[in-house]
Amino acid sequence: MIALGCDHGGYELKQEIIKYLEENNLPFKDFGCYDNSSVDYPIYARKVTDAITHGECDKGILICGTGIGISIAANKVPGIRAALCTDCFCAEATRLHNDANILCMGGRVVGPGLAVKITDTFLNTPFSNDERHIRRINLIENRDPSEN
Ligand SMILES: O=C[C@H](O)[C@H](O)[C@H](O)COP(=O)(O)O
Repeated sequence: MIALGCDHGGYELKQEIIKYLEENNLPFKDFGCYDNSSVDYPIYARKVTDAITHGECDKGILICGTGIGISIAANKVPGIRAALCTDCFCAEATRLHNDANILCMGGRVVGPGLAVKITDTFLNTPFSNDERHIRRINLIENRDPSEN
């Protein structure tokens, strides 16, 4: 299950991502916002990070104007690795190397065509399970670096 969240700056792009998820029969839960009235992005970041840390969803997509504020907010939460991506190379690399569990994008930065490609790449790239990447993720999460 994919958790979606945005602020007013990401609302239009989120609608494009919803269209892509529906067309591909990918299950999602939309945590808002639900129109383009001005709202505060940390609130929506928290709704999505809660859904992931509580086990309701396994991945998330967060969109604000730039993708920056909402990724900063999400990355405050232990266990969340939110990656701001503006291209498919980074979307692939952050899954392979960082096992990122949230994709962040900027609704005022990337167009809908590119955003859908980035989303598709992010959702379809598995974590590499490479020992060096596991060690580094453990260091981020304050776990024993040799833990599996
Ligand atoms: O990093 C923050 C996001 O890009 C917000 O979407 C942005 O700050 C919202 O700006 P405004 O309130 O001027 O629409």
